Amino acid sequence: MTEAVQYINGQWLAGEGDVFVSLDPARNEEIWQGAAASTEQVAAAIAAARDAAVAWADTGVEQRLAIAKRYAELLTEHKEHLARIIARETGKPLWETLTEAAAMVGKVGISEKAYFERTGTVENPMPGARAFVRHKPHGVVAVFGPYNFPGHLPNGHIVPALIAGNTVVFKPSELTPMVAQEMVKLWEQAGLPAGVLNLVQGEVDTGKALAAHPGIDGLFFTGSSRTGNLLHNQFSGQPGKILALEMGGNNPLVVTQVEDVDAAVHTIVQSAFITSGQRCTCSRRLLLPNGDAGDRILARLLEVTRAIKVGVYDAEPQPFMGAMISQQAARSMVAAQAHLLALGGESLLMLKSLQAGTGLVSPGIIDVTAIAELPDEEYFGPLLQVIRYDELPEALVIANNTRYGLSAGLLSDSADDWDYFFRRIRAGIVNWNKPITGASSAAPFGGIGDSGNHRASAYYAADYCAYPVASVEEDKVSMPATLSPGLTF
Ligand SMILES: NC(=O)C1=CN([C@@H]2O[C@H](COP(=O)(O)OP(=O)(O)OC[C@H]3O[C@@H](n4cnc5c(N)ncnc54)[C@H](O)[C@@H]3O)[C@@H](O)[C@H]2O)C=CC1
Ligand SMILES: O=C(O)CCC(=O)N[C@@H](CCC(=O)O)C(=O)O
Repeated sequence: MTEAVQYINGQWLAGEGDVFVSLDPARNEEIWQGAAASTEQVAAAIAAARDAAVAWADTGVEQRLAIAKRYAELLTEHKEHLARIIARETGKPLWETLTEAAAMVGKVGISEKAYFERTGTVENPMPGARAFVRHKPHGVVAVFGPYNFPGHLPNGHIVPALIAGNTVVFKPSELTPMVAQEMVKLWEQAGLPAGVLNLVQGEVDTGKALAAHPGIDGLFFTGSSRTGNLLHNQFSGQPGKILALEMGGNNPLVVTQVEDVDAAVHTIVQSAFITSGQRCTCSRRLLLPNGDAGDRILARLLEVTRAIKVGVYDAEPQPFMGAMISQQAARSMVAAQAHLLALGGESLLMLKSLQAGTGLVSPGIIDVTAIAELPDEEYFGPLLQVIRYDELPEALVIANNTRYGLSAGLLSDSADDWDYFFRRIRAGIVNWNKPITGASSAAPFGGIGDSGNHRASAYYAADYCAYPVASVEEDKVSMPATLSPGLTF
């Protein structure tokens, strides 16, 4: 008998599929085991969500919000516990996972505000009648989460979806099942009725079964561009289904002239190496000017990056970078670096695997200026590519030379440079003299190109959680003051 890791129609059940495990990537220890949901269990979760959908939509937003607020209280009560579970399962240091747990709490208040502001009810003046714009939930939505923020990012779809009156079937990353389970338990404790939120755990096959099921009305996805593109293809020819894709980026950070070198380097480090480079918003490409100013920044960046503390999530004092999500992820970064070196890159600081069997790696910096055909890939880890340039217009061409368009930044003391940069750069998050990671939940969050499908999340998640309904209303049917030509009464 395996553990009850599936939550379907208010019941915790053992999966009927293959057993899979979750590892602590810093210690290479198994910390969770469970069996995947079978195709039949995925169908049962969708059926449960369908059965619960009408009653949940009818419940009224105030009552739905009361449950969401109770969930936020429970999250606050269990913040330390949740932060520890996120840290164990992802390898992220505790200081950082505490901020993830806090963002999850904050999501409820922000989603409430966004619900009323973006999808509330509006009455417009109209002679002889009343005109309304109201919003309705889609019905049953599937939510897919990534491993890098296993609480905060699926939470960013689930909270607004539930507030808007949808019911949900949640498929977390197979690398972070324990976080998902803890999160759903808190919703259960908060008093969510059976069937309103269902959890189906498993690997890719579980995801495929959920995404392909005709019973879902929409799918909200945060994950890789590869999977997002597959889903986009799968949803083609189904215009009636809402698909929100939040995907990766190959994000540029451009430096022009800055007086405070340390401040610039700190902003670069926060942009490139936080979460061991495993944020979709992380800077992958650093564009530095040729000449002394660029050389000074690079020298200091190498010095500071060499000294970054990497370690186990609960080490004291705390490391800046924890382990990557897995040994395989660490290996893939070593391989990415080798590939760029083979193409003609010059290593300035080697990214190295620090302990066999774990996801612990040191940050790397590689000069890729000499690579004529630089791969437009998201290397999802702590490897920063440096590109040297002469003039700002050239930097903009390089920065925009990507199929993605998630985040981008400029470090510069010049307002004119910022003005030029902002007008030319193509991305959904564009910052000046601030890290390009750490986006606010109170703003829209999404990218263009292969970073998404124009369904921004965070504050604008409210938009994809409900559809607008326009109504013209009068208490009794009445004759118009004038008749159309050709009509006789
Ligand atoms: N734009 C954004 O808001 C964010 C984007 N990301 C991106 O997510 C990626 C890292 O997350 P991962 O967990 O590796 O993403 P992933 O794409 O491998 O997995 C995401 C989810 O999709 C499921 N899945 C995978 N293949 C599937 C298939 N063929 N059919 C149905 N479901 C499938 C997985 O089981 C998981 O639940 C990075 O590329 C990162 O840039 C991460 C965080 C935020
Ligand atoms: O979704 C939100 O509430 C805001 C977006 C957000 O939190 N972004 C984070 C993490 C996204 C990632 O995984 O990279 C960020 O910008 O650092």
